[in-house]
Amino acid sequence: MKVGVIGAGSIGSVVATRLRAGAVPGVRLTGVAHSDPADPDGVPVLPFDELVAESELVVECAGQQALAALGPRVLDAGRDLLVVSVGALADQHLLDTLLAAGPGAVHLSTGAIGGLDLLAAAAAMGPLESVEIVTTKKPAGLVQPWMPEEQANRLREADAPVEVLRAPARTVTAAFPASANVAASVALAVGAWDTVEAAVVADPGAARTSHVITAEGPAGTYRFEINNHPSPRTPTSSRIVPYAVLSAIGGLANPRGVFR
Ligand SMILES: NC(=O)C1=CN([C@@H]2O[C@H](COP(=O)(O)OP(=O)(O)OC[C@H]3O[C@@H](n4cnc5c(N)ncnc54)[C@H](OP(=O)(O)O)[C@@H]3O)[C@@H](O)[C@H]2O)C=CC1
Ligand SMILES: O=C([O-])CC(=O)C(=O)O
Repeated sequence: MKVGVIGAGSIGSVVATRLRAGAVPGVRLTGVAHSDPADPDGVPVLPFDELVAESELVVECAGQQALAALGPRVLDAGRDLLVVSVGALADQHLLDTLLAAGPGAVHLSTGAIGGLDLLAAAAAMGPLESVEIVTTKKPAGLVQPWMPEEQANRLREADAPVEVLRAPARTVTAAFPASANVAASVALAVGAWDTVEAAVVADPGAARTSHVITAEGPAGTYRFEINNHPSPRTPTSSRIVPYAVLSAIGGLANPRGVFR
């Protein structure tokens, strides 16, 4: 399978270099599309249209805005798309556009979290009564352009954990586009945006990024606690994410004997 990558930041550069090294059997890297024309780590850089033309699967690792702008073009060209910036799909219009686009198919990366398969199964049995995801990260990466200066300063100077926002998943994932895609992943897994409450906590003592997911419904009660090391390059992203992407690519390229 020929795979192209959009974005060569903390996630895309690892995905591309691992694919180039032959880490996933049956997969060949076509190249990366990114804004800097210099080759990142010796990986070939291709203009977006050429990348799409040469790839069977295109992996978005470039952020929510890039997904909104480029995702429909990948699918309309008949290529499959693996989405990392899942939070962009909180925009119902974009979600509908991507699902209606084609002939390419949309796949979602599990990214920084797990348990989505079990949550989807639990929701299939009957509507969940409550679902919550609490994300805790270091404060620096959580400062957002929409924050009043006073709030941004409070975050920068925090010497104890502060809950920055607690709201429906759709609101939280849009408010933290580089930090709370996972809230959207949980909402998409359970198929109920309004049931999922999300919170973002800034903790100056958080050496690792944590995501605690709890859910309750007719199938049972669930609690997943994930403590990821942050990426040294882009600390808002967990270091595991490119490996989740590689695992998904492996499952698409070699679809036998993989969990679904
Ligand atoms: N689902 C999940 O669990 C997770 C999802 N994410 C998502 O993944 C995204 C990427 O994360 P990460 O790699 O750490 O971020 P980085 O900021 O390290 O890298 C993003 C890269 O994408 C590039 N880029 C932006 N727009 C385009 C475009 N239109 N075409 C090509 N390249 C583009 C940027 O280039 P430049 O800097 O020049 O603009 C940058 O190099 C995050 O923004 C977030 O939305 C992240 C973590 C977990
Ligand atoms: O990488 C993480 O831990 C989560 C993240 O940034 C996101 O969901 O956007």
